Amino acid sequence: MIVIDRLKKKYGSKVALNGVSLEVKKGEFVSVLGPNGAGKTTMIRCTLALMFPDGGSVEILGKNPFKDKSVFREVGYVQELPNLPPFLTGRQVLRLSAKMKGASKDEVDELLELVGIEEFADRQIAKYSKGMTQRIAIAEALLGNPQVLIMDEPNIGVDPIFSLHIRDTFNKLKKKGTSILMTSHEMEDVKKLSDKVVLIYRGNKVFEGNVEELIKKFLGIVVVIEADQRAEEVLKGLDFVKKVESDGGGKYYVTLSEDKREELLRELIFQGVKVRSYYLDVDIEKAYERAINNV
Ligand SMILES: Nc1ncnc2c1ncn2[C@@H]1O[C@H](COP(=O)(O)OP(=O)(O)OP(=O)(O)O)[C@@H](O)[C@H]1O
Repeated sequence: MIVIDRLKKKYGSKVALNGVSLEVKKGEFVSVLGPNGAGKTTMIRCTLALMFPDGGSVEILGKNPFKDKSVFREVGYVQELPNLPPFLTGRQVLRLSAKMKGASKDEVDELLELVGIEEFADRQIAKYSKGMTQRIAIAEALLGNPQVLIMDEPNIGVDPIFSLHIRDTFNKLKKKGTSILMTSHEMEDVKKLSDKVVLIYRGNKVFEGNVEELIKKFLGIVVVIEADQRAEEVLKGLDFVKKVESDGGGKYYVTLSEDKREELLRELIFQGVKVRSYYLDVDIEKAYERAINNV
């Protein structure tokens, strides 16, 4: 659906992208992470043919977007800090866009409802909050039911309730086969939505894999166990346990040298330890921070 192949871009002598490749398949949600200035927006702009790369190629739905603009009928785009006409209302912005995309007025109303903005639909964009503007930008991108959705930090300024609600929408779109590429600094969204995460650092791709792989690679396999205090002694006696940290209140953070989660639980139960809870630590924020500090 989207194939980005060895994309390169320089601004003067500053290398913004140094041969980044990635692929988004049908129905896949791919998140691009990286610190400020990593090259994420540059990659998105080159992908959407808004800017010529210095090298590499892009394909969307099998077409070259630089040569075949018809492909954009099937692409919804949420740009970073959307720049919507301030004197139009949210509804007018969507109706105008609907006309250009051949979408109906009914679809506009449905999307206004979907992004929860009907109440403010007839207010001028200039009087919208950041989050409201972002909601209209997302609705606009969804007009015409695109097969491909590309979003550059769509979650800036949106409140947690809307985040939850829109995550649900993205999951439904994925099931319908929409391919979604998103850049974001919102790790909770990344964790809940992504089939694949691509980490860019100083113009280079430094990681590609799913969230669990990201966590395993940069955080290790950490199991959080709530159990009685005999657990500590049992844990420390196991050769595949690398480190045991206790919070002093019956909670243990156990780093494993290999994925032997089942053996660990079996051993604790076999030794008569009362285990109250047992789960994998999936702290994506911590994993991301370690990843950035390690490259
Ligand atoms: N128009 C431009 N002219 C010169 N340099 C630019 C231009 N746009 C971006 N850059 C530089 O290119 C690099 C990549 O910028 P880019 O905006 O792609 O990063 P980003 O990962 O999207 O960052 P952020 O998370 O802050 O949005 C940065 O060093 C930035 O300063």
